[in-house]
Amino acid sequence: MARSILLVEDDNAIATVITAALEDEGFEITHCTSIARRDEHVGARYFDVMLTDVMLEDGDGLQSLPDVRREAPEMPVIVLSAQNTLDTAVRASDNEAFEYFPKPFDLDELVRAVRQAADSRKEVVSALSHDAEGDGMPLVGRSPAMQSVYRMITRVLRNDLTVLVTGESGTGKELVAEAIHQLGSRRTGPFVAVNTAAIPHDLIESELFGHEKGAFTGAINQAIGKFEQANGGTLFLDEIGDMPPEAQTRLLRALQSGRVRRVGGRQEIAVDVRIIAATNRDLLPLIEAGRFREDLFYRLNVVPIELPPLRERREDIEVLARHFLAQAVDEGLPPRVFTQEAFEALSKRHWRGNVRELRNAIYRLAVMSRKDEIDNEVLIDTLGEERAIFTPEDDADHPDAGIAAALEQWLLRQDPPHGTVYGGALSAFEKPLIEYALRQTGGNQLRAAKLLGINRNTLRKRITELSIEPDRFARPL
Ligand SMILES: Nc1ncnc2c1ncn2[C@@H]1O[C@H](COP(=O)(O)OP(=O)(O)OP(=O)(O)O)[C@@H](O)[C@H]1O
Repeated sequence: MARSILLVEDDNAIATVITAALEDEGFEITHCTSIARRDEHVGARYFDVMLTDVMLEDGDGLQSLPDVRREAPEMPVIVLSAQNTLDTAVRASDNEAFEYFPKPFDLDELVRAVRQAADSRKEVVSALSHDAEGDGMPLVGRSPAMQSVYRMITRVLRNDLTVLVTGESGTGKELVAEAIHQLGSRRTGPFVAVNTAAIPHDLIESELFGHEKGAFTGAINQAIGKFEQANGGTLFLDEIGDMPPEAQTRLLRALQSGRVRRVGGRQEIAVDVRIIAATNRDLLPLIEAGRFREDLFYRLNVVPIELPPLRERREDIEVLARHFLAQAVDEGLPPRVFTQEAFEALSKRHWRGNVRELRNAIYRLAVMSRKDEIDNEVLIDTLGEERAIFTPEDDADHPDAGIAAALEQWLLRQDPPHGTVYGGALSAFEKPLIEYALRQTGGNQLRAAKLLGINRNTLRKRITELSIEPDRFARPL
């Protein structure tokens, strides 16, 4: 298919020359002479590249470029101008013009730039929205909901704006962060991910900002924090809603100043890091309850990207399933095909664990099926009937609703083998409980045992069995 160019130029002689040269190269040209017509065209259809003059019959083509950006954020724009001032060039680059050509320009050079711009656009768009047959790029799905996500992603590729990705667990928040990093201007730098929920609260600051030797018990050596590790690249802060208050304050300071101070250190170190934060919790109630700083929220929520749950984009389920089947083959599992009926059954399931649960299910089917063809019967044999367990949606007022929801997430993620569910689940809940008690008591086992109401020896035994390190909970000096 010919690639399409929108040419906005009110000098008809120049327009004729450019049109002829680009048509020779196989491009399809739409020509208009005003901002008003330009906006109609951009609103109505897709163009690979736009070429625009600055002084147009109804105004300044650059000044109104943000409107074009809103409509077609990823479309490269090449600016042609007779006003060869620094100001025009700077304004062109402020508007993220792909290239700027002062008139008179070399026609061959212009054609080369258009070709390059069209190629770059194709790369980004297809990289983001390829389907199961595509190769290598992470995000799969063509539902309108995912298209909006892709559009948001393309808006942040050429800048360092802070992004806040929200969505239920397993919807692909980390994958979005990786895609922004890989496709954006920081791709040659490091991508460092930190899961705030997985780090004991009193270690978060040292994990993020590093510490100096002797800053607290256990700080045997100096350590570099994730901020410094991500220098020149992207820092992905997952589960930001779980961050304790002191770490929030420190994070806010780092974001405001672009500098970090290691725990126990005096020196401020400049860091050049793009922040992408994510949360599967609604931060607004946490802000209202005083558990999340409002000013930090606004700092992080510069560009919000919301990932819809899988059940709200069911049309993506089949293409995702095909993608995971192909991925499973790449990883050495036997090739399988689904009957259409099985795809339909998959599409009707609830997928509370979102894409992660779907992925696990497809892998399980690929491994467990005795036949190459997966039909409805294999599906139910392997995945069971729709799992119906208590969820907060069923009874949000129940005092244990949160625990049931956490248990469900644990079951979906771990998918524990038959016969190990009881022991596995109890351990999974017992460990954070004991860690909570140790944290409360600064690592004092006697007091922790009293708080829990269990025997001190039982606590000691469980600490060993669950591989808990009580020293980690000793209070900083
Ligand atoms: N659109 C997608 N296309 C392909 N794979 C996806 C997509 N979304 C998610 N996945 C896959 O699903 C799994 C879960 O995704 P990811 O870890 O990014 O979710 P998350 O929202 O960050 O989850 P959590 O909140 O639990 O950390 C990963 O294996 C990821 O590769």
